[in-house]
Amino acid sequence: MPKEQFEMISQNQNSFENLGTILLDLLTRRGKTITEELRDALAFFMLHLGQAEHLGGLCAELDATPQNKKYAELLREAELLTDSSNKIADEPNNLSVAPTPFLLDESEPKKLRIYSRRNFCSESRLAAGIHGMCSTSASDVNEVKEALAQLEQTLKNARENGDKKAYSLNPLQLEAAELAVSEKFSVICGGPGTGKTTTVVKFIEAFLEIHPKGIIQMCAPTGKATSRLLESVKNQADAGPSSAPYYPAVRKALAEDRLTSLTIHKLLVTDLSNGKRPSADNPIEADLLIVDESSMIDSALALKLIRSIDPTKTQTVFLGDKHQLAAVGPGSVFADISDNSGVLKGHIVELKESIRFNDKSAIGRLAQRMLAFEEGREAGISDFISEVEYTDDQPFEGFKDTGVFFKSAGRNLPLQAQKWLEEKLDSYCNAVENLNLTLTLNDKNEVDSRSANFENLPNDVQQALKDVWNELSTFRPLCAQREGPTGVNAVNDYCEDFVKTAFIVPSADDMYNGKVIIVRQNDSGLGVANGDVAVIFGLKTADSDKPMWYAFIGDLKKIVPAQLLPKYDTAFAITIHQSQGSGFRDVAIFLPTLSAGSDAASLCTRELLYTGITRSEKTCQIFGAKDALDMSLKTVTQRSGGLPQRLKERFSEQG
Ligand SMILES: Nc1ncnc2c1ncn2[C@@H]1O[C@H](COP(=O)(O)OP(=O)(O)OP(=O)(O)O)[C@@H](O)[C@H]1O
Repeated sequence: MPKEQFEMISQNQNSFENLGTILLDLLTRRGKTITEELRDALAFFMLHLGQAEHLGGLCAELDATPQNKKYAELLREAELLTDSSNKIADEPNNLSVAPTPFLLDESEPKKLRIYSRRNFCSESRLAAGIHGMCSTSASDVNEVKEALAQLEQTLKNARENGDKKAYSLNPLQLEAAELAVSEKFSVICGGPGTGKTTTVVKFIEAFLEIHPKGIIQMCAPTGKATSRLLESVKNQADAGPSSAPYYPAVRKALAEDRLTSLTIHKLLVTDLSNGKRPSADNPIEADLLIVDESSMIDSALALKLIRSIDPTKTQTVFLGDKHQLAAVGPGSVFADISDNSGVLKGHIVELKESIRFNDKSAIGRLAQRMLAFEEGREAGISDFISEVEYTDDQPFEGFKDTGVFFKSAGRNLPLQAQKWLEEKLDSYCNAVENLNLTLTLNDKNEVDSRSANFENLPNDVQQALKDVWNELSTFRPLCAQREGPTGVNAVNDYCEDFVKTAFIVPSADDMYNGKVIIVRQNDSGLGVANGDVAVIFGLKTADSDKPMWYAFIGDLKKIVPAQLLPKYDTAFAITIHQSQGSGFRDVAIFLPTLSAGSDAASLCTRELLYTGITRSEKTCQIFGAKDALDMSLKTVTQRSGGLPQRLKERFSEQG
């Protein structure tokens, strides 16, 4: 292997390097001759596998050059590698198939894909699970379609009679709803505000009209996304006059707890009615399963979820935006299953028109132009950027809906970024001011004795907390990086200083009213999960001036004594990765700071930028250097994997 390539790849330290050494040791102990070439071949594949793992891929994807093929052959001769076969996926412990640690997939011309056995098996099982769901027909299709048509007619009539909140689906939404009615496995993808939830609510209403006792399970990868989905469904279901609501069946199911929303993790560990956890033998008990924010699901979680679905019983709809960041864990499942050019074509509808961000909204135009850029049509992204750019030669007259400040970060945050933060933190501090809470001793005892239940707090305290939460939900600085002058740590330090100064809190104090935190660990006993955001507040009693500190998790309407919290970080600002699944009225994006020796360039990707921009519900400002924005617009990352290929094999083998 060329020396430079070896050095380039070996910068990524990972588990595969150790594995290579272990395997050589094993071969020696088995009495095999280890040639220099075999050593080279093993090092080469381990380093490529390690690099793929580092980038979230499932396999090493290489050109089928004579040299690479020769290396693969050497591994095959050493019984470290076999050709891939779906039989292995069905029977991973089948001893008639040599249990080699690696598998070679040569099914695509000019490509070699090397997998660890585990990754190949899970990819194949995922394909088998999806194929199983696609091969089962939905029941009562015509009846549900008829109910959907009737609902559409009711809404059309109501609109004609002057109810502006009543609207019928646009043609693509209708196509998506009808797809969900007709298939056991369907994928509805679309950008922010394209009507994914609206489409699904109408489908659920029609489904429940025909199956009045139906159980609808909604789920999403994070707590925030789960509560946002439930909130959105509840809001939409509220439409219509109280005497004749438009979504009576959805309302009834919500009231009877037959329409609930859980994180996927929770769903998979919550006991079923038979006391067992969901699995292939004890599938999830739902007639409809709605999976939101699917782009955040990594391949291991997707496999667990899909294996726990009984396709003969449950109809599943995956919702998501394929242009967003892929999951933190490996794989690009949603991008693969929403690929319209593959075998799942008939199971996918892409909603293209954003209703929330029409062409008049700058964010909508920016997001659309970014996507057009992706399709190879430049579509004026540079013109658009220059339209919203703030230049030094124009007097600053306040923030527009969308704006770009090009300033290379020095040691401090750019001045305009400080200005934006100050504006937002000022309003936030006004709400925090009311958190100076003193309880009567009785109230305090009540709170303590009922394990710190939000509902047990006096009404004025509950209200003060809700107000702070609402204010916090209106804005969020989102950073690409953790470190550096515009990283999440620096922005948090700035915000923390601001709030502490406003309330004259000694800088050494860790706890203070209005501190924002993000939980970094699950704690099932406390009922908090990694990613939950909370506001810290102190409760004093008349007999003591020293407050007891609590964390208020607004999304869950829950309070937790701060001393019981698992690991957490300050979170006035969060990373763009952490913001997935959330939405805020005003967003500021801090681009990566490109500097020598940092790996910030790897964060300059279009998915990251697009995910940040689309967290915004109304306004979005971008701070950073022009080269970081240019690089982000031009760089699309692709994870290595072969799920489309595995699906193709399944569908061609079994129809
Ligand atoms: N066909 C339509 N006609 C009019 N308004 C619509 C239509 N479809 C959706 N809307 C409205 O557009 C807004 C966005 O819809 P919705 O929340 O369903 O989109 P979404 O794709 O689920 O958004 P998100 O990306 O935030 O999850 C809502 O206010 C909804 O009421």
